[in-house]
Amino acid sequence: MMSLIKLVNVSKSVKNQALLTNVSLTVNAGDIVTLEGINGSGKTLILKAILGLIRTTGDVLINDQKLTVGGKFPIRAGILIENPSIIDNFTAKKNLELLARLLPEVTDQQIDNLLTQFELPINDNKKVRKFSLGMRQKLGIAQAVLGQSPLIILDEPTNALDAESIDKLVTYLHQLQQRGCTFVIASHDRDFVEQVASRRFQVKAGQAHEI
Ligand SMILES: Nc1ncnc2c1ncn2[C@@H]1O[C@H](COP(=O)(O)OP(=O)(O)OP(=O)(O)O)[C@@H](O)[C@H]1O
Repeated sequence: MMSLIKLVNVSKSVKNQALLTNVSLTVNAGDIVTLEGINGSGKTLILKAILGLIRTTGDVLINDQKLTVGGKFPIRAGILIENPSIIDNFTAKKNLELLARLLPEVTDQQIDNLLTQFELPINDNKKVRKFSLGMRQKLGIAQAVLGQSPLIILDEPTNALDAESIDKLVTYLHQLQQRGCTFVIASHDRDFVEQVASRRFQVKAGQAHEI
């Protein structure tokens, strides 16, 4: 079977320091793959390698196509990594509308549904700069899932979310999985990972092992 993502012996070092060492993993369509590990273990670097955002040795294959840094990413991907691309001076809705212009067939109704899903303001003029950390995080996740791309990459999605919001997120990600989205999620939130993952990898000192 063809895998959506295949990493073969992906390594990265900076100034003779090994940051990733022979990371090999596959992600199949419909998987919710999680990367667990302590701070600095290499989770974010693996996400960046998957997206072709950093130079590595070894191979990254997306739909069996070899990825090149600077080349076009072969499939559409929704991404939440580090600082989400949020414009502080706009409302949540305006931020999603802007992003929707880049995506095919996203309707106003879908944007409103997402705002409702993440309990973000729909009809008031509250700008993102007045948001709480959790609200900002939810908007970042909403941006990543907007348009239901075939691949969705989330780095620490539960950061700043309360327990109830995390439960709601788990249910929602499973719904998206049913609709055909595939996820790779880095998280050190074990409860969340145990609920959401279909396959789990432990990342330790730049190496990844399935658990
Ligand atoms: N450009 C770089 N140059 C040097 N070291 C880097 C670079 N990028 C990342 N690192 C180092 O690589 C290691 C892995 O970083 P990474 O961001 O992948 O960790 P992480 O597992 O996502 O951690 P966290 O849970 O804190 O987000 C860290 O020690 C980090 O300092």
